Amino acid sequence: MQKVKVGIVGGTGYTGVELLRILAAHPQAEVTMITSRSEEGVALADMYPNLRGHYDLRFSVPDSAQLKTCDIVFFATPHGVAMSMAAELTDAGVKIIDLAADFRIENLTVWSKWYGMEHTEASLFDKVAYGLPEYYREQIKQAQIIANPGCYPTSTMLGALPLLKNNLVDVNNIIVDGKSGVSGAGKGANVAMLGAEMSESFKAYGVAGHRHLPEMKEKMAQIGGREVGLTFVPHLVPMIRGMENTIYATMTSEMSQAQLQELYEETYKDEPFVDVMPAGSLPETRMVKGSNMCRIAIYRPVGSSQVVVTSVIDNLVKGAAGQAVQNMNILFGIDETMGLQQVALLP
Ligand SMILES: NC(=O)C1=CN([C@@H]2O[C@H](COP(=O)(O)OP(=O)(O)OC[C@H]3O[C@@H](n4cnc5c(N)ncnc54)[C@H](OP(=O)(O)O)[C@@H]3O)[C@@H](O)[C@H]2O)C=CC1
Ligand SMILES: CC(=O)N[C@@H](CCC(=O)OP(=O)(O)O)C(=O)O
Repeated sequence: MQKVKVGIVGGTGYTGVELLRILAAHPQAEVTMITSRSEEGVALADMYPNLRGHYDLRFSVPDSAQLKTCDIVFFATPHGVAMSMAAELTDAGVKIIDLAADFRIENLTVWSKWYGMEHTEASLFDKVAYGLPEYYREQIKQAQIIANPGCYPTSTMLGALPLLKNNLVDVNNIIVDGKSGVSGAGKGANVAMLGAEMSESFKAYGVAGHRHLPEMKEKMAQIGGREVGLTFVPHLVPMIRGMENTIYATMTSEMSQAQLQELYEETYKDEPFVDVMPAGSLPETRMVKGSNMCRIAIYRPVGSSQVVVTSVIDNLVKGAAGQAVQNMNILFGIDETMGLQQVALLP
């Protein structure tokens, strides 16, 4: 089989370099173009020395004629950029994976409200699939544009959807307590992300409303079949990579801890990137650092009608670049785990 020719728009950010790290070890993919307007002409390895010896490429400015020579283009760019090039590229037969949010939310009135811009490409939505393979695999196989999910939605939905799909909880009041490492804010993040500002400190943000909330609500309703009342509070924790979401809901079923454990194990038994931890254990972010795994635990706290699920991912891998490569593999009929078998870094 010929290698898949890959273009990356926006190669200088954290998700761009993470795509490059993963694709360097992918036997069926070849990165042929990578763009940056600010770093035009700079060799990849000069900017990211971890890539020395892996690529003989330089950043070039985004050029649609050249991008059309690729089989697939990843957009590791701010919101709004993929939308501006998607029609031209898909007309030329190129597949697209957007790591930003341009195609994540189908209700475009909601999208515009949260992203503060008009959506100009409503007509492309019949080519789009939401790139959470564990729940949208069949749609992904048929799609030309993949909306790679946000990091908080990936971890939260993998943790919560078995409860919603099986109608086990009160959907009016689900609470998601999210925590992310600072790389989630991107390389161009502001002074609040400096070591001296965020180290030895811990804070909530986006309490009044975070843009991942409407994404989760729309997809949870699609999969679970009912509107969900969701409170989502993200927190910034002083670590570089990693994300943990703790999900709280009230049971409407009598299922025991052991039955829930069995349900989760059964739900994800064939999923290569979801690990339901053994009963009584808890996942930590370092158990997934650098890997495409999501690890989950489920608990029924003693004497309570609550159920608590904890879910961890690496925000840059299963939360962004790793999931994007997983989606590429599905789109091209490649083994879904190809290039994604990195074991987490410990310690
Ligand atoms: N960091 C994370 O954990 C996650 C990030 N994401 C999303 O992935 C996307 C990329 O994130 P991240 O890697 O952190 O991003 P950065 O903001 O660090 O990098 C953005 C990249 O996009 C390029 N770029 C910016 N504007 C344009 C434009 N108008 N046209 C073409 N290229 C442009 C920049 O290069 P230049 O300006 O030189 O062209 C740069 O290479 C974002 O949408 C982010 O929200 C998704 C999930 C998780
Ligand atoms: C710590 C931090 O700031 N995290 C980012 C979310 C990560 C991300 O980039 O999400 P998108 O894919 O939707 O852009 C935030 O809360 O805005």
